[in-house]
Amino acid sequence: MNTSGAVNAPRPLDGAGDAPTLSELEAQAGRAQPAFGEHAHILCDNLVRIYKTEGVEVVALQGLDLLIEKGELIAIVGASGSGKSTLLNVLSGLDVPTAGIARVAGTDLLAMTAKDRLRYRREVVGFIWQQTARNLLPYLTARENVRLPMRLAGNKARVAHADELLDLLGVAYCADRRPSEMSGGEQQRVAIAVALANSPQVILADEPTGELDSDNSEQVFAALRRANRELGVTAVIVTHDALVSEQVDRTVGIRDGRTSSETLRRASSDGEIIAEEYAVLDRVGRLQLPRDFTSALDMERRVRLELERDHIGVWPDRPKTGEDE
Ligand SMILES: Nc1ncnc2c1ncn2[C@@H]1O[C@H](COP(=O)(O)OP(=O)(O)OP(=O)(O)O)[C@@H](O)[C@H]1O
Repeated sequence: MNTSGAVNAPRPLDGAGDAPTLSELEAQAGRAQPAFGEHAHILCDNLVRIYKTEGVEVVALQGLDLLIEKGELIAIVGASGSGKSTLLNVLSGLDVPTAGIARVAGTDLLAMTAKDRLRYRREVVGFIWQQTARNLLPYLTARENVRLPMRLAGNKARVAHADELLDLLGVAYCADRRPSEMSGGEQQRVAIAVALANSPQVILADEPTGELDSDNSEQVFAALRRANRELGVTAVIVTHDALVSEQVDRTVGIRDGRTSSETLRRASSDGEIIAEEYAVLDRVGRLQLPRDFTSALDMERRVRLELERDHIGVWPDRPKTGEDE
């Protein structure tokens, strides 16, 4: 009970003289809270992409949230049709989302002019596609392929820089060969050099090992990892390849156009890699439970929740039994 009779009277601050004035309090309240993902290198906030074909709407991304830090190397996995390529097309500036926020290295992808888009695609991001033929021009050598984007961006197409990149990716010996004179894995490693030609901040790869055998896949993934570690470039790889998804620090699972799970890998004190899977909680508290968990317990329309001291219990919708305790 307040016995002072001075209800809501400003309270003097300990040893600080006067209490804050109304205008100070207003200024404090108005001070911007850090926005969602303000410091992320890649930010997707409630991203929506709806395709309309012949009157039919397909919602490929339905409010996807994703934050990626500068210098991260992450894999994106998900069933066919879950929205992985749609997401990569948005991040690469090839496609424009229907709604939401998409920002890469400070560039707002929904507010770009045609000129901004061209500059963004030439200088901020580099991409590697699954089809080796889509990455390289067949009548140019590896070195010429790497120098081409430098020329197109108006940069100096230095032979030495092209050769350094080919060397970093372990394909210096292919510099004078045309794509038809290289294996699929060599072509993909040259494609990474092409993607890195203008020193982008981010590289995006859509199934870069999809057409390769396991030896070549391993070499291509090692090259991507080297680019990430040595050049500090943020790398996002869409993949079905367990060899890739099980070796990155973070794997993001997409289901029905939303991020649904994340697997984080870290080394234990004895050097063993420990992988832990997490469900993703979105900004309004929605949680997607893995389908194999819900079907194992016949969870369908609703579940019973109980808040415990350090966790939340989730039970099927049926009367409580002693076993639930
Ligand atoms: N241009 C388009 N027009 C209409 N629908 C599209 C288009 N592109 C993709 N879709 C639809 O959007 C959804 C997501 O497709 P997307 O290609 O992003 O999936 P994905 O996860 O990359 O699949 P996959 O692993 O098979 O490549 C699918 O239902 C797909 O049919």
